[in-house]
Amino acid sequence: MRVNMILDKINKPNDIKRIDPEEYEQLAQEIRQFLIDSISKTGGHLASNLGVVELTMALHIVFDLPTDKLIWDVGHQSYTHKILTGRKNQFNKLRKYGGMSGFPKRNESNYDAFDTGHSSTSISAGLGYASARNITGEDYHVISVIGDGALTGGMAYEALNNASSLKKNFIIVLNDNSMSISENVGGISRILDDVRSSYSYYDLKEDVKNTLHKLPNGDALVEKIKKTKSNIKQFIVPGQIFEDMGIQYLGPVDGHNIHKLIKIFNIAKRVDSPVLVHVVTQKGHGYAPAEKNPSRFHGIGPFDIKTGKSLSVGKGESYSAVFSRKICDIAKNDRSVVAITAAMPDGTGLDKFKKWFPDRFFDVGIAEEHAVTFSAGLAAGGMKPVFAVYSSFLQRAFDQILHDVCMQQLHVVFAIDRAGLVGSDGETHQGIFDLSFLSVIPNMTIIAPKNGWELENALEFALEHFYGPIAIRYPRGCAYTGLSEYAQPIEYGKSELIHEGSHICLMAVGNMMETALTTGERLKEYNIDATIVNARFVKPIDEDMICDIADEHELLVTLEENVYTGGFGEAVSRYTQMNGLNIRTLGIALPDDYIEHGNVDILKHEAGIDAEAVFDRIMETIADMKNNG
Ligand SMILES: Cc1ncc(C[n+]2csc(CCOP(=O)(O)OP(=O)(O)O)c2C)c(N)n1
Ligand SMILES: CC(=O)[C@@H](O)[C@H](O)COP(=O)(O)O
Ligand SMILES: [Mg+2]
Repeated sequence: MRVNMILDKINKPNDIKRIDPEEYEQLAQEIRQFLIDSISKTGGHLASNLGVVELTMALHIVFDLPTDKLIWDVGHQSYTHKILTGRKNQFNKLRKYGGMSGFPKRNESNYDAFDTGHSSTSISAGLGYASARNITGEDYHVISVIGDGALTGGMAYEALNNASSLKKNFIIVLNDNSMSISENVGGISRILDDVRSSYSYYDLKEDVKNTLHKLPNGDALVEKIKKTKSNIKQFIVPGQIFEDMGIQYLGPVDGHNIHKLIKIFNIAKRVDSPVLVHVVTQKGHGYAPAEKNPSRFHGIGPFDIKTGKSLSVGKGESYSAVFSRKICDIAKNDRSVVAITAAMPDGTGLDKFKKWFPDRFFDVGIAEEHAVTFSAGLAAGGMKPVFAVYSSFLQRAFDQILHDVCMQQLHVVFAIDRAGLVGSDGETHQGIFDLSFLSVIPNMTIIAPKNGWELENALEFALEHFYGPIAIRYPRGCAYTGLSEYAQPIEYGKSELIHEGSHICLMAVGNMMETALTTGERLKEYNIDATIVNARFVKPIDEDMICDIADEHELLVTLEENVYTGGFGEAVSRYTQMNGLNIRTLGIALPDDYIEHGNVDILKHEAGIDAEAVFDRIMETIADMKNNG
């Protein structure tokens, strides 16, 4: 029989304000159980969310949302916030097409003050809100919640530096669980470790003062410390680094003690300047498998609650795993190969490289801009750096790629994972712009392998037979194993003929080769024997091949999982027009838009780039060509 649950009383925003404080702990437990139950079915970001249950409850109790503005960094930890703002019943469709997003979305709820997904933006956005508030004369609080991992990102420091001049209240909550997706890295992380281990918790700061007061001459000692700003201040104020920047520091406080959290947020509210509240939490708190292995439960598919074991069936080796294996193979024989990640060693497959070649592995934190310029420096110093990075996270390093790598024509290899639609993370994470933003940069070369073998060959080509900036882009998920008989080694700028037909040519980029093959089969049913070409190079385009195709065909269809604007199809079409080639082009690509979350097959269909949609568009084009002579 189901007992009455306190969570049943949480149905609309601010219901938590009516809960008896004695029931807070019970409610926290019920929220945790709810998260475990529902994420075990849908998948999602579990460990981070389990860690912030009490923190989120306390923020909702102390602050007046949505008048006060609460901004979540990355936003993957906003599930309790969603529960507390009337979205509990939408968890069955979490990250599904048409369902609730896994990140804060202003168009989903007015309790979501700012859209996030990429890291280290919350302090900038919060400071913007606070500055707008000061100008308009409104009266509300702004609270940015940033994790210790997100605090490794450069933007966070740019924002802190800027925030120090603010004269009014702005609350930064540092949710410190000593983890990024993997273990956190770097100097700031070490400082936080020291704070955590030397100060049991916030009360101790007061305790130290009290203890000093009790000593003979204690009062004088406390006064002296206050006046001299001596190093002993460090002993009393653990967040010295923030205080020195003009940002008040409160903490550290136990992030699983809701009553202490409420107390400290009430103090933070009254501070007349930027204030950082250092909250110590445990990633995965309350669920043993996630506490034990927070990285695995950071983002997870459906799993068995009892054992914590994944319920997803492996369908083959992923592109990330192929990359992982190949870079290690090459690095065994070539000591100049070094690998760089921006806090994604597991997701990119560099975890293996880290184990085998620790001296040549660099996790720079969530710092893609730095990672690119750091790679440029490594290349200038004679190394062969491979920066493995998700497509959407590389967006923020545009100038570093242009100014620091390509302008100097340095030999940096970009291994661009998650290129194309990624699915449930949605619009912030779809890797659908890389072909466009990389194509405009002079000196850049771009390869998109058609299958796992070609990814291996592309990496070998990039590291051993090429000098200069080069990007290899491949999608999330299983590596395609088809077309294994087409294994001509990669030659600079050259595409690969897969099948010679007539009238129509399908020229596909990377994983769109599978779609091209299926479309080709479908066209055969209508007696159309289409030529099929693997583009391989997106930059430079294979001009000779395009001229040959134009001589022999009437329609050239380009296929890519990237927006059309600035992509492969646009480049090919421009080339045919500028050179007066007698061929019509049809660009199959994504629209000039952001693509929401959901199953990739559904998204491809909706965007008009799956085999069915491609076939329809080709038939329409053929009809149009016939009608217009
Ligand atoms: C620009 C960017 N790079 C990488 C990521 C991938 N990413 C998502 S969460 C995360 C770790 C964040 O750690 P932290 O802020 O401490 O939050 P926690 O997961 O520990 O709660 C990373 C690296 C991202 N979202 N954005
Ligand atoms: C929140 C975030 O940015 C990451 O956790 C991301 O969701 C990982 O994506 P993958 O599951 O594709 O590794
Ligand atoms: Mg963390």
